[in-house]
Amino acid sequence: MAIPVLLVSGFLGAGKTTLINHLLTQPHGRRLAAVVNDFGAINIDAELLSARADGVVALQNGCICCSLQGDLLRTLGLLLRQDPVPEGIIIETSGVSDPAEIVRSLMDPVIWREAALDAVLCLADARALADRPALLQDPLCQSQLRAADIIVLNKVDEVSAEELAALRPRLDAARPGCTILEAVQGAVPPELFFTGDPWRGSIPAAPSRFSTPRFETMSWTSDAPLSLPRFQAAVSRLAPRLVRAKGILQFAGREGQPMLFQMVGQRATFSPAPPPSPDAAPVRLVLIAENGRLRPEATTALLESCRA
Ligand SMILES: Nc1nc2c(ncn2[C@@H]2O[C@H](COP(=O)(O)OP(=O)(O)OP(=O)(O)O)[C@@H](O)[C@H]2O)c(=O)[nH]1
Repeated sequence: MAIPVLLVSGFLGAGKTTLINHLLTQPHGRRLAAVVNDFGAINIDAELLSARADGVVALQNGCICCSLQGDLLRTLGLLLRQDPVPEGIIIETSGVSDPAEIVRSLMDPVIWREAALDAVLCLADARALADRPALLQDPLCQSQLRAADIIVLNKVDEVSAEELAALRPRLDAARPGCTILEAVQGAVPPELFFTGDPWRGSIPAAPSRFSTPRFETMSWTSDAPLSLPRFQAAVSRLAPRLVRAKGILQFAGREGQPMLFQMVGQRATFSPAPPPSPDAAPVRLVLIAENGRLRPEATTALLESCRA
């Protein structure tokens, strides 16, 4: 299955490197690889690093890091040849680049088969936006926001509650409908990204629900295949309330061709998935939303109506 790629863009100095450090060092147990602009800024204790000959640096937790070597595709090739292969790749775009170009190159079908774009994050600096409202009119900031599936409003420790309350509608107007996460020191919940290979059991076998202080999650399974048009309609209804969805699906008329479904913000993708293990339900879906937005009973009823 393709390795999920997280693209991290954002305004200059908004906290991209800080967020990547956070994701690399959380105890999520995943072997992540990061491609960063400024290697020196990866502020990980020296004793946790061990240099390797090919310009890739390994952390003791199995994550690796490298700076852009030649072009992005060549660097991705280098990461894909690592042994073991990373389970997720984070790419930092420079604060002065338009992520749309990188998104376009990642959409190349040959790349997609091996490294599939999972989500585009855009970091916005809450302090800078409160001080300089005109930043949102800057063409580069606008293109970074337009490409985003999730906006991380970082440095909220530097603004007052009133300033924060005023910022959210402005970001919402700049990128309507986009999920906005508030963060300090780029501390976004790793469970929103690289949610894992469903075949490793991260999707429970039975419907269940759990909550963290900020997010609630529910899972849903079905023994029957789904109707593709009904599922697509259900997803468009659910999308505004979800931050993340992921699952293995089977559609009527295409039995035996399981699909991996991924949604981050408003980006939804399908790709072929390996055959399920015989003891797993053929349809398994996990939904993540900010607390209070999931409405599990109504959501379950909507999903049940998708059965073919
Ligand atoms: N107060 C505060 N400072 C932060 C926060 N997040 C990051 N910083 C600081 O902001 C500065 C810039 O952070 P970086 O992570 O280097 O930002 P960047 O987006 O990678 O920067 P460029 O690559 O130069 O565009 C650093 O000094 C960080 O320590 C935060 O939430 N609050």
